[in-house]
Amino acid sequence: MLPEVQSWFRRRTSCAADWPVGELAEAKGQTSVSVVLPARDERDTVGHIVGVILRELADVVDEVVVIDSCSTDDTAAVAARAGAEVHAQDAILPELRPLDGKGEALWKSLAVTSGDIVAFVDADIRGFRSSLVSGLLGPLLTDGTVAYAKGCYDRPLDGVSNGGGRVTELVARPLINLHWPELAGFVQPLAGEYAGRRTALERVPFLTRYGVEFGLLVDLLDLAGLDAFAQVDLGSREHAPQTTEALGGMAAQIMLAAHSRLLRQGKLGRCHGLSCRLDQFRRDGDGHRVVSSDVSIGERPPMFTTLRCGGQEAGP
Ligand SMILES: O=c1ccn([C@@H]2O[C@H](COP(=O)(O)OP(=O)(O)O[C@H]3O[C@H](CO)[C@@H](O)[C@H](O)[C@H]3O)[C@@H](O)[C@H]2O)c(=O)[nH]1
Ligand SMILES: O=C(O)[C@H](O)COP(=O)(O)O
Repeated sequence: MLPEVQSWFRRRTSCAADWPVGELAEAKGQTSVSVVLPARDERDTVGHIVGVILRELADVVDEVVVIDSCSTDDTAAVAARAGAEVHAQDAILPELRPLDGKGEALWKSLAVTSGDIVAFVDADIRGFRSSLVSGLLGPLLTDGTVAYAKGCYDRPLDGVSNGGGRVTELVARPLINLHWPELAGFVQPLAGEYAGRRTALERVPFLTRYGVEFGLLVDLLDLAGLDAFAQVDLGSREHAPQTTEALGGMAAQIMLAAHSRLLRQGKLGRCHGLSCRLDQFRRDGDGHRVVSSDVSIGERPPMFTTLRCGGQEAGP
């Protein structure tokens, strides 16, 4: 990990317990807070999540908004009954041609919310607790230099304590380490739980569908620099997992997101500057241990050139 990332990680990582709701309510002052849940077919979980936020975070959260992302079930009705303000994704900014997916839901939420701080939370979380939101608000409400706070957590999957995050581990983290080593300190770069200042969120593009989190990290880094990021350990999080086949589509969207940013930043086609270290994280007590490995690869020429040279290295 780059020394400046190590330093950022130590300084800017906190945990949800560091931010008691009472202290946040005092720190909040005139700052308003919106919580947004993008939801497609989440009738089983969305009502509970909305209810917990409204009941337990009334002193810090000013509005809870669900963006119904073209659900085919009664997600919208369940969310409204639980007390959320509900907007149909395609009904927001109707003069624009509708685009698909989660990133579109999040982008459009900025047009129907008013909070100075906007917190995004997935609507499929099982065993939801309000600290998943209050933790994210901590760094933003108490430190004016923080523009964006990203959650991290353990990801149990099918009884395996940290078996989740398949796209994160197999696609997003290696891409980030290769091309944006400044972002390698994010334990869960694709986490759907994060909060940002409106002043920053309204100044970056949002990729549609599942590329949105990847794009936000890269673009906010450009906009505000690493020190404007914070990371909050939210404990553990379980969601309704998708099939490996469906995750293939998500992985492809993350790759497209990375490709578009490499192109924009003029990094495509350049091997120079690629980082060949992969930083992964293991839970270690209350924190995380970085496990760093060398992922560099070499290249041998076609064998016939070697045999023709009698086993000598072929010339350039
Ligand atoms: O078209 C869509 C698809 C999903 N969602 C909602 O977005 C949230 C996350 O979607 P999900 O399919 O559960 O994503 P995950 O498999 O959990 O993917 C992880 O990785 C994604 C890619 O970075 C992130 O967007 C997710 O937040 C993160 O949890 C849920 O509330 C969904 O209902 C929408 O609003 N619209
Ligand atoms: O973030 C991810 O990698 C995807 O959401 C997949 O997560 P899962 O492997 O825990 O289902």
